[in-house]
Amino acid sequence: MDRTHLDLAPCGPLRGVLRVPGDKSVTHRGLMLLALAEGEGRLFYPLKAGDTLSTAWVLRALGAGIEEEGPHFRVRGQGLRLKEPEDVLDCGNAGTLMRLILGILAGQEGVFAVLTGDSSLRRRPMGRVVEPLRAMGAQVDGREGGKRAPLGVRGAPLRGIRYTLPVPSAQVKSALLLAGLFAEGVTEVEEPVPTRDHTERLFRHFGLPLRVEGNRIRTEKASPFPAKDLLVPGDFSSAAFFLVAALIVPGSEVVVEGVGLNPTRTGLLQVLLAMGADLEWRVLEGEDGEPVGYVRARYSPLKGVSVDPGLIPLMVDEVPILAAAAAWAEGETFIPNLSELRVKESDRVRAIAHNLRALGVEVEEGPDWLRIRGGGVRRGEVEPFHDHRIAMAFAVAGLPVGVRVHEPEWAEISYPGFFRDLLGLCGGS
Ligand SMILES: O=C(O)C1=C[C@@H](OP(=O)(O)O)[C@@H](O)[C@H](O)C1
Ligand SMILES: C=C(OP(=O)(O)O)C(=O)O
Repeated sequence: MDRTHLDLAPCGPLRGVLRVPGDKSVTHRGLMLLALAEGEGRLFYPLKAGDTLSTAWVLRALGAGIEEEGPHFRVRGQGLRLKEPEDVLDCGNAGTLMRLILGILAGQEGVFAVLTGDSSLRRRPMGRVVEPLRAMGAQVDGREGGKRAPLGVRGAPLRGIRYTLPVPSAQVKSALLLAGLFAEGVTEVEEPVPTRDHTERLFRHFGLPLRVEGNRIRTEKASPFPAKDLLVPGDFSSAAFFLVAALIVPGSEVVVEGVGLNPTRTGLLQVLLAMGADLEWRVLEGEDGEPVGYVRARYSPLKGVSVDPGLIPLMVDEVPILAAAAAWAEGETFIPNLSELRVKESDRVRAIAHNLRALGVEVEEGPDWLRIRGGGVRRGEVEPFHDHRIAMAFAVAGLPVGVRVHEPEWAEISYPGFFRDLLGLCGGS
């Protein structure tokens, strides 16, 4: 079959005000918690894209009623008790879905389910959730002894554990906290470095048991809880592409409104500021537990920096777009602490290095670091490696000079309409 591609002409100054689609992490979690609640609740402005539509599909197969209401979802919960699915549950490309739903299914006593996904998801490490869930009493098996999907799970009585995360992962933390809602006793997760805290904020929103003391997060067995409407903020990870596009195309000024500014997600802003970016942002409201506001970005000559390794977990999905900014900066940018990027939808360290080279940028790739020699890119062809963030980041990297993006449809995993929105700003008034 012929591969698709999209040719983007050099983009004039980006100008305008934009809202990006709903936050992917909050949409996954909002759907799951509403499916476990009693009664009906609405999820306002959720993300409707490949990954989160997989979540809606899986939850329907587990008995939840999920209907579209214009841009929103109306969810009828099952009250902590999900139904046994009739068929295999296809998690598509979504790591967050597979890991979090495993935590929920582990505690559904007697319910049997099989989880699978696309070839990318079947390669990704699942032992990181399966092992601690087994320590709680979960009955899970799968390929390579449960390290990879397909995974089979039969819900069993669970008991709380204390667990220190060996890798910084909000997905592992969340899977254990969700399992903790079904476990006897206390479940405690300790995270050596902070990761996104949407699950904790949503537990509070729904009145679920939660205690946070420093870097220890505790929950315990939940009683049935009522559904409650939830507003999903714009996804900062999607906004990041437009912010960097504005920073690298001369004459640009872009404002992204209604975007989530949870500090566990916005590490990229700190790095871009250190690179000399003209950025301004403000939290205007805290909607249902998540800070929401605007970010303004103006074209700025950027300079290379050495990125603080501690910031990486707070910008784990923004490293590809940071690499695009680094390619346009003067001097060298060093990005450390990238081992987790090797196990995302693609090996993102490799994918970044490949695409930078394809655009004529000098780059050195270490086991868990990248060194990027900036100075601008030349016209070339970029390859998404079946990875939405790579497709969008390298479309932006090539924007000032024009670029061919192969298989641009990968963007639809987290941002349907990305290219329409991007081109809408190019040369806008
Ligand atoms: O919890 C989440 O919603 C996510 C956590 C991160 O993954 P890890 O937990 O593997 O770091 C991130 O990369 C992913 O896009 C979404
Ligand atoms: C890593 C990502 O998602 P997931 O792990 O849910 O596939 C991402 O969206 O960049």
